[in-house]
Amino acid sequence: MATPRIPVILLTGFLGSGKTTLLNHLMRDSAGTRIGVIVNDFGSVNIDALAVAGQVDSMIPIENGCLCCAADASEMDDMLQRLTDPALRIDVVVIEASGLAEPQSMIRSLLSSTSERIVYGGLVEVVDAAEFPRTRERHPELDRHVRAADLVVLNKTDRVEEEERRAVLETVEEIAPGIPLLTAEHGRVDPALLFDHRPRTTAEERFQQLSFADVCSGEHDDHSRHLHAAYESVEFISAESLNPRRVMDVLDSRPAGLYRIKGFLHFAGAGADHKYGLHAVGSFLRFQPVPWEHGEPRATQLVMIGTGLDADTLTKRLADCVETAPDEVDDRQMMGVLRYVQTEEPDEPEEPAETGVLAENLRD
Ligand SMILES: Nc1nc2c(ncn2[C@@H]2O[C@H](COP(=O)(O)OP(=O)(O)OP(=O)(O)O)[C@@H](O)[C@H]2O)c(=O)[nH]1
Repeated sequence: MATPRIPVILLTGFLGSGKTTLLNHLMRDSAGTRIGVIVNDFGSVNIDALAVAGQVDSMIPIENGCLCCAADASEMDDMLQRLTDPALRIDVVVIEASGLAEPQSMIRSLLSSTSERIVYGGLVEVVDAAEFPRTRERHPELDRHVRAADLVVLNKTDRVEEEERRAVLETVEEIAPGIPLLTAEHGRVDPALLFDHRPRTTAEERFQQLSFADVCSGEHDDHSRHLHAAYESVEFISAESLNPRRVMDVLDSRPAGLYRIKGFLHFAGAGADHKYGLHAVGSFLRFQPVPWEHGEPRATQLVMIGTGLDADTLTKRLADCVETAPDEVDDRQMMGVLRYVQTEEPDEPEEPAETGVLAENLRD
Protein backbone atom coordinates (compact mmCIF):
# COMPACT_ATOMS: atom_id res chain seq x y z
CA MET A 1 0.00 0.00 0.00
CA ALA A 2 1.27 3.51 -0.79
CA THR A 3 2.08 5.78 2.14
CA PRO A 4 1.92 9.54 2.28
CA ARG A 5 5.23 11.32 2.10
CA ILE A 6 6.87 12.62 5.25
CA PRO A 7 6.35 16.37 5.68
CA VAL A 8 9.51 18.43 6.09
CA ILE A 9 8.94 21.62 8.05
CA LEU A 10 11.44 24.45 8.00
CA LEU A 11 11.99 26.27 11.28
CA THR A 12 13.65 29.63 10.70
CA GLY A 13 14.18 32.84 12.62
CA PHE A 14 16.90 35.30 13.50
CA LEU A 15 19.74 34.38 15.85
CA GLY A 16 18.45 33.79 19.35
CA SER A 17 14.76 34.13 18.47
CA GLY A 18 13.97 30.79 20.10
CA LYS A 19 14.13 28.15 17.36
CA THR A 20 15.92 25.53 19.45
CA THR A 21 13.62 26.20 22.38
CA LEU A 22 10.60 25.67 20.17
CA LEU A 23 12.11 22.54 18.65
CA ASN A 24 12.81 21.11 22.08
CA HIS A 25 9.24 21.84 23.05
CA LEU A 26 7.92 20.06 19.96
CA MET A 27 10.02 17.01 20.76
CA ARG A 28 9.02 16.95 24.41
CA ASP A 29 5.35 17.32 23.55
CA SER A 30 5.28 15.11 20.48
CA ALA A 31 3.23 12.38 22.17
CA GLY A 32 4.81 9.51 20.32
CA THR A 33 5.24 11.21 16.97
CA ARG A 34 8.75 10.47 15.72
CA ILE A 35 10.41 13.72 14.72
CA GLY A 36 13.50 13.64 12.56
CA VAL A 37 15.56 16.75 13.16
CA ILE A 38 18.20 18.42 11.07
CA VAL A 39 20.01 21.17 12.89
CA ASN A 40 21.72 23.56 10.57
CA ASP A 41 23.95 25.32 13.05
CA PHE A 42 26.19 28.14 11.98
CA GLY A 43 29.78 28.21 13.12
CA SER A 44 32.12 25.55 14.39
CA VAL A 45 30.58 24.89 17.81
CA ASN A 46 27.40 23.00 17.38
CA ILE A 47 25.56 24.35 20.39
CA ASP A 48 22.13 23.67 18.95
CA ALA A 49 22.85 20.02 18.36
CA LEU A 50 24.02 19.72 21.94
CA ALA A 51 20.92 21.48 23.19
CA VAL A 52 18.54 19.18 21.39
CA ALA A 53 20.58 16.02 21.75
CA GLY A 54 19.25 15.27 25.21
CA GLN A 55 15.77 14.85 23.81
CA VAL A 56 16.37 12.15 21.26
CA ASP A 57 17.29 8.51 21.23
CA SER A 58 19.51 8.23 18.24
CA MET A 59 21.74 10.46 16.17
CA ILE A 60 23.12 10.63 12.74
CA PRO A 61 26.37 12.49 13.28
CA ILE A 62 27.14 14.77 10.39
CA GLU A 63 29.75 17.48 10.15
CA ASN A 64 29.10 21.17 10.34
CA GLY A 65 27.63 23.03 7.38
CA CYS A 66 25.15 25.58 6.22
CA LEU A 67 22.08 24.32 4.48
CA CYS A 68 21.21 27.49 2.65
CA CYS A 69 24.67 27.51 1.11
CA ALA A 70 24.49 23.92 -0.11
CA ALA A 71 25.82 24.05 -3.66
CA ASP A 72 23.18 21.63 -4.87
CA ALA A 73 20.09 20.02 -3.49
CA SER A 74 21.71 16.60 -3.38
CA GLU A 75 23.42 17.29 -0.02
CA MET A 76 20.13 17.93 1.62
CA ASP A 77 18.55 15.07 -0.26
CA ASP A 78 21.18 12.76 1.12
CA MET A 79 20.45 13.93 4.64
CA LEU A 80 16.73 13.57 4.16
CA GLN A 81 17.10 10.15 2.63
CA ARG A 82 18.98 9.01 5.72
CA LEU A 83 16.52 10.53 8.14
CA THR A 84 13.51 9.15 6.33
CA ASP A 85 14.89 5.64 6.01
CA PRO A 86 11.80 3.54 6.77
CA ALA A 87 13.78 1.74 9.48
CA LEU A 88 13.88 5.00 11.48
CA ARG A 89 10.08 5.29 11.30
CA ILE A 90 10.05 9.05 11.15
CA ASP A 91 6.65 10.78 10.97
CA VAL A 92 7.79 14.34 10.35
CA VAL A 93 11.13 16.09 9.73
CA VAL A 94 11.90 19.51 11.18
CA ILE A 95 14.89 21.41 9.84
CA GLU A 96 16.10 24.05 12.25
CA ALA A 97 17.87 26.55 10.06
CA SER A 98 20.85 28.60 11.12
CA GLY A 99 19.76 32.00 12.42
CA LEU A 100 21.55 33.45 9.39
CA ALA A 101 20.00 31.16 6.80
CA GLU A 102 18.13 32.44 3.79
CA PRO A 103 14.68 30.81 4.01
CA GLN A 104 13.98 31.22 0.32
CA SER A 105 16.97 29.19 -0.78
CA MET A 106 16.10 26.47 1.73
CA ILE A 107 12.57 26.30 0.38
CA ARG A 108 13.95 26.05 -3.15
CA SER A 109 16.25 23.19 -2.15
CA LEU A 110 13.40 21.31 -0.53
CA LEU A 111 11.05 21.84 -3.42
CA SER A 112 13.67 20.58 -5.85
CA SER A 113 14.44 17.55 -3.68
CA THR A 114 14.51 14.32 -5.62
CA SER A 115 13.61 12.30 -2.54
CA GLU A 116 10.33 10.53 -3.07
CA ARG A 117 9.86 9.96 0.64
CA ILE A 118 9.42 13.58 1.62
CA VAL A 119 7.26 16.54 0.85
CA TYR A 120 7.89 20.15 1.81
CA GLY A 121 5.60 20.89 4.76
CA GLY A 122 5.80 24.66 5.17
CA LEU A 123 7.97 27.29 6.84
CA VAL A 124 7.61 28.47 10.42
CA GLU A 125 9.44 31.71 11.23
CA VAL A 126 10.20 32.46 14.88
CA VAL A 127 10.27 36.16 15.76
CA ASP A 128 11.69 37.52 19.01
CA ALA A 129 9.00 39.88 20.33
CA ALA A 130 11.49 41.82 22.45
CA GLU A 131 14.22 42.27 19.85
CA PHE A 132 12.36 42.35 16.55
CA PRO A 133 12.14 46.15 16.07
CA ARG A 134 15.88 46.62 16.71
CA THR A 135 16.98 43.54 14.80
CA ARG A 136 14.91 44.61 11.86
CA GLU A 137 16.69 47.95 11.69
CA ARG A 138 20.05 46.20 11.48
CA HIS A 139 18.84 43.40 9.23
CA PRO A 140 16.14 44.62 6.87
CA GLU A 141 16.26 41.23 5.14
CA LEU A 142 14.21 39.96 8.08
CA ASP A 143 11.13 41.37 6.37
CA ARG A 144 11.76 39.07 3.43
CA HIS A 145 12.10 36.14 5.79
CA VAL A 146 8.78 36.93 7.44
CA ARG A 147 7.16 37.17 4.03
CA ALA A 148 8.52 33.74 3.09
CA ALA A 149 6.84 32.18 6.13
CA ASP A 150 3.64 30.21 6.20
CA LEU A 151 3.24 30.72 9.92
CA VAL A 152 4.94 33.26 12.19
CA VAL A 153 5.49 32.48 15.87
CA LEU A 154 5.94 35.64 17.90
CA ASN A 155 8.07 34.22 20.71
CA LYS A 156 9.32 35.68 24.01
CA THR A 157 6.06 37.50 24.63
CA ASP A 158 6.88 37.24 28.34
CA ARG A 159 9.60 39.81 27.73
CA VAL A 160 7.32 42.58 26.45
CA GLU A 161 4.43 44.60 27.76
CA GLU A 162 1.04 44.23 26.13
CA GLU A 163 1.43 47.46 24.16
CA GLU A 164 4.81 46.45 22.78
CA ARG A 165 3.48 43.02 21.89
CA ARG A 166 0.62 44.55 19.97
CA ALA A 167 2.99 46.90 18.15
CA VAL A 168 5.17 43.99 17.00
CA LEU A 169 2.11 42.07 15.88
CA GLU A 170 1.05 45.08 13.85
CA THR A 171 4.51 45.39 12.32
CA VAL A 172 4.49 41.73 11.28
CA GLU A 173 1.03 42.17 9.85
CA GLU A 174 2.26 45.18 7.86
CA ILE A 175 5.22 43.23 6.52
CA ALA A 176 3.16 40.22 5.56
CA PRO A 177 -0.54 41.12 5.48
CA GLY A 178 -2.78 38.22 6.42
CA ILE A 179 0.07 36.01 7.63
CA PRO A 180 -1.07 33.49 10.25
CA LEU A 181 0.46 34.65 13.52
CA LEU A 182 0.82 32.80 16.82
CA THR A 183 2.19 34.18 20.05
CA ALA A 184 4.27 32.03 22.38
CA GLU A 185 6.44 31.97 25.46
CA HIS A 186 9.44 29.70 25.40
CA GLY A 187 8.39 28.30 22.05
CA ARG A 188 5.37 26.57 23.52
CA VAL A 189 3.18 26.12 20.49
CA ASP A 190 0.84 23.22 20.11
CA PRO A 191 2.59 20.59 17.93
CA ALA A 192 -0.81 19.72 16.45
CA LEU A 193 -0.61 23.05 14.64
CA LEU A 194 2.43 21.85 12.73
CA PHE A 195 2.00 18.13 12.27
CA ASP A 196 -0.13 15.14 13.16
CA HIS A 197 0.27 14.13 16.76
CA ARG A 198 0.38 10.38 16.70
CA PRO A 199 2.20 7.81 14.65
CA ARG A 200 0.02 5.94 12.22
CA THR A 201 0.69 2.57 10.74
CA THR A 202 -1.25 2.77 7.51
CA ALA A 203 -2.18 5.41 4.98
CA GLU A 204 -5.76 4.84 6.00
CA GLU A 205 -5.06 5.73 9.60
CA ARG A 206 -2.92 8.68 8.63
CA PHE A 207 -5.92 10.38 7.13
CA GLN A 208 -8.61 9.03 9.42
CA GLN A 209 -7.50 10.07 12.89
CA LEU A 210 -9.26 13.29 12.53
CA SER A 211 -11.33 14.26 15.48
CA PHE A 212 -9.94 17.07 17.54
CA ALA A 213 -10.39 14.87 20.60
CA ASP A 214 -8.06 12.38 18.93
CA VAL A 215 -5.52 14.99 17.97
CA CYS A 216 -5.42 16.39 21.46
CA SER A 217 -6.17 13.36 23.55
CA GLY A 218 -4.66 11.71 26.55
CA GLU A 219 -0.96 11.49 26.43
CA HIS A 220 -0.09 15.08 27.28
CA ASP A 221 0.84 16.86 30.44
CA ASP A 222 -1.20 19.65 31.97
CA HIS A 223 0.78 22.24 30.14
CA SER A 224 -0.07 20.97 26.71
CA ARG A 225 -3.72 20.68 27.67
CA HIS A 226 -3.54 24.32 28.57
CA LEU A 227 -2.12 25.05 25.12
CA HIS A 228 -4.84 23.14 23.39
CA ALA A 229 -7.45 25.08 25.31
CA ALA A 230 -6.31 28.21 23.49
CA TYR A 231 -7.44 26.85 20.12
CA GLU A 232 -10.75 25.97 18.61
CA SER A 233 -11.42 23.25 16.12
CA VAL A 234 -14.06 22.94 13.46
CA GLU A 235 -14.82 19.60 11.92
CA PHE A 236 -16.43 19.15 8.54
CA ILE A 237 -17.73 15.83 7.26
CA SER A 238 -19.55 15.11 4.02
CA ALA A 239 -20.46 11.86 2.33
CA GLU A 240 -21.22 13.75 -0.86
CA SER A 241 -18.45 14.78 -3.21
CA LEU A 242 -17.20 18.36 -3.25
CA ASN A 243 -16.62 20.63 -6.18
CA PRO A 244 -12.83 21.08 -6.40
CA ARG A 245 -12.92 24.62 -7.70
CA ARG A 246 -15.21 25.80 -4.93
CA VAL A 247 -13.07 24.04 -2.34
CA MET A 248 -10.02 25.89 -3.63
CA ASP A 249 -11.92 29.19 -3.38
CA VAL A 250 -12.58 28.44 0.29
CA LEU A 251 -8.99 27.39 0.96
CA ASP A 252 -7.50 30.34 -0.90
CA SER A 253 -9.47 32.76 1.24
CA ARG A 254 -9.20 31.00 4.57
CA PRO A 255 -8.94 33.24 7.65
CA ALA A 256 -5.50 34.09 9.06
CA GLY A 257 -6.45 32.56 12.42
CA LEU A 258 -6.82 29.16 10.79
CA TYR A 259 -3.40 27.70 11.53
CA ARG A 260 -3.88 24.09 10.62
CA ILE A 261 -6.10 21.97 8.40
CA LYS A 262 -5.86 18.24 8.10
CA GLY A 263 -7.97 15.47 6.71
CA PHE A 264 -8.98 14.24 3.30
CA LEU A 265 -11.37 15.21 0.57
CA HIS A 266 -13.71 13.41 -1.74
CA PHE A 267 -13.86 15.43 -4.95
CA ALA A 268 -16.35 15.26 -7.76
CA GLY A 269 -15.08 14.83 -11.32
CA ALA A 270 -11.53 13.88 -12.28
CA GLY A 271 -10.42 13.70 -8.64
CA ALA A 272 -13.04 11.13 -7.66
CA ASP A 273 -10.71 8.13 -8.06
CA HIS A 274 -8.57 9.17 -5.10
CA LYS A 275 -9.04 10.65 -1.71
CA TYR A 276 -6.98 13.78 -1.38
CA GLY A 277 -5.11 14.04 1.89
CA LEU A 278 -4.85 17.69 2.93
CA HIS A 279 -2.08 19.19 5.05
CA ALA A 280 -2.05 22.92 5.71
CA VAL A 281 0.19 24.83 8.11
CA GLY A 282 -0.59 28.55 8.07
CA SER A 283 -0.65 29.63 4.46
CA PHE A 284 1.12 26.46 3.31
CA LEU A 285 -1.06 23.87 1.64
CA ARG A 286 -0.57 20.55 -0.03
CA PHE A 287 -2.71 17.68 -1.23
CA GLN A 288 -1.71 14.10 -1.54
CA PRO A 289 -3.84 11.76 -3.63
CA VAL A 290 -4.18 8.28 -2.13
CA PRO A 291 -6.24 5.56 -3.82
CA TRP A 292 -9.46 4.69 -2.05
CA GLU A 293 -9.33 1.33 -0.36
CA HIS A 294 -11.52 -1.40 -1.77
CA GLY A 295 -15.03 -0.81 -0.43
CA GLU A 296 -14.05 2.31 1.50
CA PRO A 297 -16.98 4.70 1.87
CA ARG A 298 -16.35 7.91 -0.10
CA ALA A 299 -16.33 10.89 2.22
CA THR A 300 -14.69 14.18 3.08
CA GLN A 301 -13.44 14.70 6.59
CA LEU A 302 -11.58 17.80 7.66
CA VAL A 303 -10.42 19.25 10.95
CA MET A 304 -9.53 22.94 11.07
CA ILE A 305 -7.68 24.30 14.08
CA GLY A 306 -7.16 27.95 14.92
CA THR A 307 -8.20 30.95 16.94
CA GLY A 308 -11.07 33.37 16.36
CA LEU A 309 -12.68 31.01 13.86
CA ASP A 310 -16.20 31.67 12.73
CA ALA A 311 -17.26 28.02 12.79
CA ASP A 312 -20.69 28.59 11.25
CA THR A 313 -19.37 30.55 8.29
CA LEU A 314 -16.53 28.10 7.70
CA THR A 315 -18.88 25.12 7.83
CA LYS A 316 -21.38 26.82 5.58
CA ARG A 317 -18.73 27.72 3.02
CA LEU A 318 -17.60 24.10 2.90
CA ALA A 319 -21.18 22.83 2.78
CA ASP A 320 -21.69 25.08 -0.24
CA CYS A 321 -18.91 23.11 -1.97
CA VAL A 322 -21.05 19.97 -2.04
CA GLU A 323 -21.55 19.16 -5.72
CA THR A 324 -25.15 18.55 -6.73
CA ALA A 325 -24.25 17.45 -10.28
CA PRO A 326 -21.02 15.47 -9.93
CA ASP A 327 -21.32 13.99 -13.43
CA GLU A 328 -21.13 17.43 -14.95
CA VAL A 329 -17.90 18.54 -13.28
CA ASP A 330 -15.32 18.88 -16.01
CA ASP A 331 -11.72 17.78 -15.52
CA ARG A 332 -10.31 21.30 -15.61
CA GLN A 333 -11.97 22.04 -12.30
CA MET A 334 -9.30 19.89 -10.63
CA MET A 335 -6.49 22.12 -11.87
CA GLY A 336 -6.47 24.35 -8.80
CA VAL A 337 -6.12 21.30 -6.55
CA LEU A 338 -3.41 19.71 -8.69
CA ARG A 339 -1.22 22.80 -8.27
CA TYR A 340 -0.75 21.63 -4.68
CA VAL A 341 -0.04 17.99 -5.40
CA GLN A 342 3.23 16.13 -5.40
CA THR A 343 2.42 12.72 -6.71
CA GLU A 344 5.10 10.05 -6.33
CA GLU A 345 4.54 7.63 -3.53
CA PRO A 346 7.13 5.83 -1.45
CA ASP A 347 7.41 2.30 -0.11
CA GLU A 348 5.45 0.31 2.41
CA PRO A 349 5.09 1.92 5.85
CA GLU A 350 7.03 0.50 8.77
CA GLU A 351 5.87 -0.04 12.33
CA PRO A 352 5.84 3.23 14.27
CA ALA A 353 7.90 3.91 17.41
CA GLU A 354 8.02 6.50 20.10
CA THR A 355 10.80 9.01 19.78
CA GLY A 356 12.77 11.22 17.44
CA VAL A 357 16.02 10.99 15.57
CA LEU A 358 18.54 13.73 15.24
CA ALA A 359 20.77 14.56 12.35
CA GLU A 360 23.17 16.98 14.00
CA ASN A 361 24.25 18.81 10.96
CA LEU A 362 24.46 18.75 7.28
CA ARG A 363 27.48 16.94 5.90
CA ASP A 364 29.21 13.66 6.40
N1 LIG B 1 12.41 35.03 28.27
C1 LIG B 1 12.36 34.15 27.26
N2 LIG B 1 13.48 33.55 26.84
C2 LIG B 1 13.40 32.69 25.82
C3 LIG B 1 12.17 32.38 25.19
N3 LIG B 1 12.40 31.49 24.20
C4 LIG B 1 13.72 31.25 24.21
N4 LIG B 1 14.33 31.96 25.19
C5 LIG B 1 15.74 32.00 25.50
O1 LIG B 1 16.39 32.71 24.45
C6 LIG B 1 17.68 32.18 24.21
C7 LIG B 1 17.83 31.79 22.75
O2 LIG B 1 16.93 30.73 22.49
P1 LIG B 1 17.24 29.61 21.41
O3 LIG B 1 16.10 28.68 21.41
O4 LIG B 1 18.61 29.06 21.61
O5 LIG B 1 17.24 30.50 20.09
P2 LIG B 1 17.70 30.08 18.62
O6 LIG B 1 16.82 30.83 17.69
O7 LIG B 1 17.74 28.61 18.48
O8 LIG B 1 19.15 30.68 18.60
P3 LIG B 1 20.29 30.54 17.46
O9 LIG B 1 20.52 29.07 17.28
O10 LIG B 1 21.42 31.27 18.03
O11 LIG B 1 19.79 31.21 16.25
C8 LIG B 1 17.83 31.00 25.16
O12 LIG B 1 18.51 31.44 26.30
C9 LIG B 1 16.40 30.64 25.51
O13 LIG B 1 16.27 30.04 26.79
C10 LIG B 1 10.98 33.04 25.66
O14 LIG B 1 9.87 32.88 25.14
N5 LIG B 1 11.14 33.91 26.69
